[in-house]
Amino acid sequence: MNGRKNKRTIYLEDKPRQQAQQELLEQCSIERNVEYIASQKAVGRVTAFPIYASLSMPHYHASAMDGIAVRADQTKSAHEQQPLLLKKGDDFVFVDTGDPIPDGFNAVIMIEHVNEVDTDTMQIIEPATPWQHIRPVGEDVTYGEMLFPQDHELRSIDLGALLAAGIIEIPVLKRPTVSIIPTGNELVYPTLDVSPGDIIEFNGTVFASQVEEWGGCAKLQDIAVDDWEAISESLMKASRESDVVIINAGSSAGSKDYTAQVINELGTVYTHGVATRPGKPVVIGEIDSTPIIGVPGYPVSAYLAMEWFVRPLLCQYYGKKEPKRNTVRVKLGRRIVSTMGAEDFVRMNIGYVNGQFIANPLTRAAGVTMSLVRADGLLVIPPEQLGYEQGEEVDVELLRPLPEIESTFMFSGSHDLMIDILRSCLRKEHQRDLSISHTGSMSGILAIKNEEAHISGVHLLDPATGIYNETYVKQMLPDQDVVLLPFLKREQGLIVNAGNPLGVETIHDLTNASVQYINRQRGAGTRILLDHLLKYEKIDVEEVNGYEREMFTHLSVAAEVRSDQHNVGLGIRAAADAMGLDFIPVAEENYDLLMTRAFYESESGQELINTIESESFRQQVNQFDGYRLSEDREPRFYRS
Ligand SMILES: Nc1nc2c(c(=O)[nH]1)N[C@H]1C(S)=C(S)[C@@H](COP(=O)(O)OP(=O)(O)OC[C@H]3O[C@@H](n4cnc5c(N)ncnc54)[C@H](O)[C@@H]3O)O[C@H]1N2
Ligand code: MOO
Repeated sequence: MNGRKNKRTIYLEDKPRQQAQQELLEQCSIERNVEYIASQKAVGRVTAFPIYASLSMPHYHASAMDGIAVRADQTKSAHEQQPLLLKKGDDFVFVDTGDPIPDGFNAVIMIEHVNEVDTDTMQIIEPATPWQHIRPVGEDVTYGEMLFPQDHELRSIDLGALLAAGIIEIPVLKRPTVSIIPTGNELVYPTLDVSPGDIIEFNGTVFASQVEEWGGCAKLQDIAVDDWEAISESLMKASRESDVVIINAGSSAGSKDYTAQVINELGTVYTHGVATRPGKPVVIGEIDSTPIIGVPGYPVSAYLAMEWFVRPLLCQYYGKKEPKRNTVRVKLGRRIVSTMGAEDFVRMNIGYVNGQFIANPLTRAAGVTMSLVRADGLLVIPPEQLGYEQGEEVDVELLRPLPEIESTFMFSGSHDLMIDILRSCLRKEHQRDLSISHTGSMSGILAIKNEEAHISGVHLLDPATGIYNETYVKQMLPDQDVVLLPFLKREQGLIVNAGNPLGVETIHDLTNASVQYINRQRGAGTRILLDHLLKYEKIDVEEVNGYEREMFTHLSVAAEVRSDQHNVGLGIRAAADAMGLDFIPVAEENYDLLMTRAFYESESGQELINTIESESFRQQVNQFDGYRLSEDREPRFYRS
């Protein structure tokens, strides 16, 4: 056995996902088990058998109104010109809504249609029809009637019907036990105390929540180390104790990826590798009729694989169709390429700009959890499709409700921490979200030009004039009616490690051999500022170590600086502060907001302006060093 233990399994299949799913459902199923629970606690549970009423509702003839109970045939002569007098006890009885109708009476007249002559005498001017305003026995539910078929998922209103119909306890399907085994020597339980190489175990919690949402009872097991015996022991134990077992990671081609081999040794492997990107290294098998699903390690792949192979098992158990997401037709802002022969799942950012849904792909890296957190939709590209062109229209599965997407402002432009603050203020003041793409100032201007964003944030210095933004806006948007709204003044400077261990003082120090510079991406205002400063100081970019190393945000530059004593970056003071780093100011710059005039003047545009002008936003901006709101906030209009 030893020889096999360290062998790599590199030949993964590319089985179509639907085939793998169909085979799984044909080969495996969860045995149906029934339990009786209190009806009061049954919301979300699924009936195991048809449920029949034990009582009628109402179970007596009940008055439907406040008024008087009468005998209908005694009231026939009542007329406006010939009012009829009724005597209490003989001719009528007072009843309130819900009261039983006394024997011998068969109609109710509403109190407002009755004239009181004295306490014992009432006058009516219209006859009553038999059974008017009476809820007969069983009006709602009749004894013996089927309330719910089997496999019905109980909702809140259903519990009312159950209790009224005398069902105190109800047979429901037991929630299948789903064990989750995280594997990997590098995994640690959630903590702040991490060393390089440690990976916080969080997939298990995501899976457990998914399982609970789908009606399973999740059992998150201890982390299993990458060791044949440990994994096989954990798998055997879990397969005896549960209805389904999920084993996470160790499914790919790494030297310690044993999952498939262990399942094969203990039972049968049906599938190893599906034709999806991400999510390929899935393992599907069984041990003693317990389905075992080996889910890839990367969080995005893992989340999707759970939906593809664990949810169907639970749906099958509950006799339920798999839920389908709603879709929306969007125009693609960028070209998207896809692998031939494999289904691609692309997380998308969707915006509603100028009456049209426009979508752009988020990162494709399956290790980036936030790409799924931030995604508004999922573009599923079929295996035979090589991708789509920019501007093409496609259907995207929705991960957020459409009205929420419709009301979200799209921001694309330079990264700034105050944009996050603006987002949270917009949420609070106008229940509106702001979707933020850190694309840099130049791309931000292009996004306004291409109607892909409502708002852009720009800080672009024109070296010739020393003026910010205006030159670029005029040049890049010559025929558009746009507004540049002065927004922030902020300090830019060199971000160095705490205590400035390299003794950096000026931009010239970037040429020191001990300095490793962390740059920003092309088109970013900070990059343009650096280039300008270098040129002004007559420093060649070749002399700056690390010039080609690009990061996309101030915070990621700061995080890089913190990771190594030799690293230095250029960025805003707030980013240095946020990471406990030192800051050497080099410039104060204008960070302005750009939008179309139509948006600026629209009702929703005014919500943005109100938020910027709000006391709460100003207070929050003032809490950050190195920032102030521009004193002059008069909008500048540009038109062709
Ligand atoms: N040479 C190849 N390398 C890789 C391939 C391949 O085909 N050839 N496939 C890549 C793909 S695609 C994926 S997905 C991953 C899957 O690898 P494993 O399932 O073997 O998982 P690990 O390598 O153990 O972990 C990968 C990665 O996933 C994260 N992770 C794992 N467990 C957890 C957890 N419980 N909580 C949170 N995060 C977890 C973590 O970032 C791991 O580093 O392999 C590629 N490599
Ligand atoms: O297949 Mo992996 O699951 O692409 O990320």
